[in-house]
Formats: sequence, structure tokens, C-alpha cells
Amino acid sequence: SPSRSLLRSIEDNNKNDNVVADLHPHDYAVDINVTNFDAVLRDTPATFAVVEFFAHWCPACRNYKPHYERVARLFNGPDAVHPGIILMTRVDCALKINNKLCDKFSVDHYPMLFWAPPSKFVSGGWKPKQEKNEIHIIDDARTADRLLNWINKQMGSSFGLDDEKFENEHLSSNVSDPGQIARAVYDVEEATSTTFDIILEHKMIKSETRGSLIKFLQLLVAHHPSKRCRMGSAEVLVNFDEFCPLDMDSTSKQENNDGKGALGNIQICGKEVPRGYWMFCRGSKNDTRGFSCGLWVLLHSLSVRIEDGESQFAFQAICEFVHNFFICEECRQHFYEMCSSVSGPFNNTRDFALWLWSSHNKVNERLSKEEATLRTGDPKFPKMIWPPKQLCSSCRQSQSQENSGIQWDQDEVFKFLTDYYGKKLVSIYKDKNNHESDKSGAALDDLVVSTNAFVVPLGAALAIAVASCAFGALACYWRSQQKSRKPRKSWN
Ligand SMILES: Cc1cc2nc3c(=O)[nH]c(=O)nc-3n(C[C@H](O)[C@H](O)[C@H](O)COP(=O)(O)OP(=O)(O)OC[C@H]3O[C@@H](n4cnc5c(N)ncnc54)[C@H](O)[C@@H]3O)c2cc1C
Repeated sequence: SPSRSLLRSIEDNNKNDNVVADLHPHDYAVDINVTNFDAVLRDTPATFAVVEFFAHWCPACRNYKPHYERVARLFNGPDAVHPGIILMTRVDCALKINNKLCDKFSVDHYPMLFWAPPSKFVSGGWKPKQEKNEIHIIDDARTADRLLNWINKQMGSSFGLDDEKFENEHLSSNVSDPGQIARAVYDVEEATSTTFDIILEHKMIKSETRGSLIKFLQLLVAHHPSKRCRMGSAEVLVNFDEFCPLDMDSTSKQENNDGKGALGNIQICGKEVPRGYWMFCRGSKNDTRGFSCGLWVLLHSLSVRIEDGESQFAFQAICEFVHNFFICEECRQHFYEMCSSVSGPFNNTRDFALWLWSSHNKVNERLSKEEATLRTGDPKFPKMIWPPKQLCSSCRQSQSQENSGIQWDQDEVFKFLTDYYGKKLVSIYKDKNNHESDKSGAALDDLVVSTNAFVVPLGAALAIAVASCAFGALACYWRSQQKSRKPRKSWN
């Protein structure tokens, strides 16, 4: 009888937690409702979204759920097989709060599925026979197979229900498609957040390294391509003395349960980052690309954003940062050698951006040989002297021969880098941020502006690094400024 089986399941639950998982299999599709519908669809890095409108009492919907979940397993969550491509969501129209939302999409039967780029759902709707709507109804989705077929037809993809992680045959190379860099904005957030997690986990903030971290944070506050990372970095910077007191080496009072100290509670690029996966930097095999690729992209994107007068500061901040905090011994050693071989100070953005580009190419050149011998590289993303012709034909001088060394047109290379790591990198992101109306965000944004205006021209980075007490005073000043300012919007 039902009551007996219920009792049995409670008993079993007490014995073994796994049973609970069996009784309530993990949901991959994201439940959304009217309160977070716009925010979830605006903030997702995914290129497309599926929204299922259903009602929890509807038997057909209950029967359909395992089909929908089989497809959602492929795309949603940190363990997704193909993360960051499609966001699978559902809205329960039986909940009163969702009435208006379901009406906006003319939901007249359950389940009803829609497909569009996520941003089209934000403040969007759907009406039957409406022309020119970028939101499409999915008209053949009765089983998991049919839903995935419909998606494959729409995207020209070949996803399979039995795909396993890292069978990334569908990955298109970023060598020929300059537009792909727009997806890297999520990777620079991921890399920034991962960097700070590593620093804290490995307790790398010491009296001799905290100055370098402060410098790097200043660079992030002023020039990180992601607004939320700028805001998070500003928060860390302003409270740095509290988070990392000068006597940090000797004291254990800063430690909380996870041993990361007070900084461990800060999510430097917002609460959903790190997401646990990579977009532009995703490898076609497990353990390739990812973090180190994201870090390179972050460094290049900083290099093209700085002002001429900040170039020497940026050079020092990046060199010291890699030396003190990049947890790859060979990488730090080589990079440090390249930093040490620079003779004069940098006077402008161009020279510094080109130095970083050519240093990265030196690493590429070395690794291309190593990876060919050891077969450790990613076959879909072989190391190469960059940018290839397909990305920038004008970067190479016309008489340039591949086998006698490439003759670069450095003005063209700089122009290309500025466009690629500047405008293109934030092209999808900017649109999304224009919708932000969060007040605390606006206040912090204002702080970021004041930090940028105040610190960099004064060269306070060095002063702060040397004298932490001066930093305390600056922090107080910033806080009082922040309170007295009116919120200011977009800083992009
Ligand atoms: C500072 C630093 C030093 C490193 N040193 C070493 C090392 O000594 N030994 C080692 O084994 N690994 C090193 N690595 C890791 C290595 O360089 C790669 O990051 C890693 O192998 C992943 O490679 P990838 O194919 O994702 O491309 P990456 O080399 O990580 O490049 C990421 C993306 O940047 C773009 N790019 C490529 N070249 C350039 C360029 N010259 N200028 C601008 N953009 C470019 C491409 O779009 C590429 O996809 C280092 C990483 C960093 C951040």
C-alpha cells in the first residue's frame, strides 16, 4: 500500500542517503519564476535558452520531466557535458505568482517549450502567428530524442544523449572566428575568481607578497573587463587591511573554517563565479587549456586597457603577480626571465601590449615543440605563433615568409590586439550590464571610478604597497567618499 511504501522509504532514507537521491533524482533544469526570470536569462553565459512552461499538477508534464532532464543533463550545471551553450529552464505556471509571465507567452497547454537566445526572453513574450519573433516555439519535443534532434537542427550541431564529458568534437576552433573572443569575458571572470581561490587555498599572501597583490588588485579595479570583477576587486582593496593584516604570517586569528581567512568569504567576481567551466578556453580534452588560457586572456585584456602613463606600473604589477602567485613553477620562472630582460621602462600602452604579445608568442613557440614531442597539447588547439593569418592578415608584412620568420607590422598587431581584447571581448557582456539597476552595485561602481581616478595618477599603488597604514587612511577616505557620492551608473 502507498502508506507502507512511504514508511519504508523513510526508513531506508535514514539508513542510506543514496536512496534519497534515487527517489528524487537530481534536477538539472533550472527552476525559475517571475522574480528571477529576467535576471537568470540575462546573466547566463549560454548562447541559447530553452524555457519549459509546465504545471506541477499536470500528469503529462510529470511524464515529460525525465525526457527534459535527459537533455538538461547535457547542458546545465558544473558537471554538464556541453556547458555554457544552452540553458535549460522551467517555469511552473500553476504557481500564482507566474500567472502574468505565463500569459505573456500565451501558454495554452502544458508542457510548452520555447527557444531563443537568452536575452530575447528578457522582457520578451510570444503570441501565436506573430511575425518576426526571435522566440520560437519548439513544436517537436515529445521525447528527449526529439527535443535534442530539434535543437541539433536549429544549431547545426550533433549533440547526442549519450555524450560524455570531454567528447568535444563540436568545438569550433577560435583560430578562424574572431567573434569567439566575446565568450572569453566569462573566462576572465572565471580565471580571476580561480586565481583568488588558489591564492587563499595555498596561503600565498605573506608580508613579502601582499604589496604585489595590492598592485595587481589596483590594476583589476581600474581595468578588468568585467564590471563585477572590478567591483569585487575594489571591495577587497578597500578592506585589504582587515582581510590581510600585516602580521598575517604569524597570526591564525584570520582563519575561518575553510582556512582561507576573512578573504575566503569574498566572491571577487560575484556569487555565481567560479562557475566550474570554461567557454572560450574550453579544451577538447580533459585537463587542457582552461585556467592558464583564461589568465593569458585576462593579462592581454588588461594590457590594452591601461593608459600610456600606467604602462610601467602595469608591467611591474603583472610580472610580480605571475612571479608570486602563478602556481606553475616552470611558467613563473620563464615569465620572470622575460620580465627581467626588459631594459628600459615602458612609456606607452602600445609598447607594453606588444611586449606581452611577443612574450606569449615565445611561450607558444617553446611549447609547440614540447607538445609535439610529448603529445600533451590539445589537438584542436595546437600552439602557434599568433595571431594566425585567418585572424589578422594585415598583421604580417606582405613579403613575410613563414619559414624565414614572420615579419610583423607592429602597428597593425597593436590595432588588432586593441580591438580583439578591447571591444570584441566585452561585446556581449556590455549589453547585459546596461540593464543592471542594483543600487549597491551603483555605489560600488562609483567607488571604482574614484579608485581609478585617485590611485593611478598618484601612483598610490606603490605607496600603498610600502605603507599599509597609509592604505588604511585611503580606505577610510574612499569609504567616506562613497557615502557622500550620488550613485553613478555605467562605467563601461
Ligand atoms: C604567464 C604565463 C606563463 C606561462 N608559461 C608556461 C610555461 O613556461 N610552460 C608551460 O608549459 N605553460 C606555460 N603557460 C601555460 C600555457 O602558455 C598555456 O596557457 C596553456 O598551455 C593553455 O594553452 P591554450 O591552447 O589554451 O592557449 P594559451 O597559450 O593559453 O592562449 C590563450 C589564448 O590566447 C590567444 N593567444 C595565443 N597567443 C597569443 C599571443 N601571443 N598574444 C595574444 N594572444 C594570444 C589565443 O586565442 C589563445 O587561445 C603559461 C601561462 C601563463 C598565463
